[in-house]
Amino acid sequence: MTYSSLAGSEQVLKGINLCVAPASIQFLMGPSGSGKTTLLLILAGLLTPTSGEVCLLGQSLPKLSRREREKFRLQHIGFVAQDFNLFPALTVQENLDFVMKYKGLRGAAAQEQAQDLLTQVGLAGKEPYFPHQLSGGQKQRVAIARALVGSPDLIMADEPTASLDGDRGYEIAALLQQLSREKHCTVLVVTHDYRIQEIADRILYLNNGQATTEDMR
Ligand SMILES: Nc1ncnc2c1ncn2[C@@H]1O[C@H](COP(=O)(O)OP(=O)(O)OP(=O)(O)O)[C@@H](O)[C@H]1O
Repeated sequence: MTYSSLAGSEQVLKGINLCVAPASIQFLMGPSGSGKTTLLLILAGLLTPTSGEVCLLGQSLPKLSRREREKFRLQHIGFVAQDFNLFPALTVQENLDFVMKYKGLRGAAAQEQAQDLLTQVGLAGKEPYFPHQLSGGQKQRVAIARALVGSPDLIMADEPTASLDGDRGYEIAALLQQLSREKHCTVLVVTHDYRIQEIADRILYLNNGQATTEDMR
């Protein structure tokens, strides 16, 4: 992948070959500027690589139109961000409802799914709370529940523990691992956080645009 701008061009990823096993946890690690976010954006279909193939769940992403890619993303991928990305003016319940509606899920079944997800992330009873009334770890749990709406096949988590202290970070990582196993969902984690390494099945290290992988199991 090469970025071109007025300042010149920069080859950020060189000959990366990444194959992620279904229902596994894959970490993307590497120093700042090594291309982790670029790789995640490519895998999410948000950025088209200047060369190479991107195949996700059997679908070649560059072959889809922009609209088809958006639909594919909505159907198959859930996102978890470092800073939680919750809507501050909406309650926990409404944060989930919003995504439910966006994904076309309505009615009693949607309500039941929201309730189940909040229970699974340990937040039953927090439905009427606003994000500012929750701890960092609880906010990240809401973000994880929201990412799981509609049972996506893949969760992409960008530095999910970076805003949390050691114990809270580890709890969030353990929750991702537990949910990945229960729901047979693949989890892709961009992280600098070596404290949570033990949940990874495989780690791809990026350095100067090149990758090495380590199997952890
Ligand atoms: N839109 C863009 N246009 C031009 N260059 C870019 C663009 N986005 C990223 N880059 C460059 O690509 C390189 C990799 O950036 P990227 O954000 O993928 O790294 P990263 O590993 O995620 O870094 P960090 O850990 O600091 O978030 C950097 O040198 C950056 O300047």
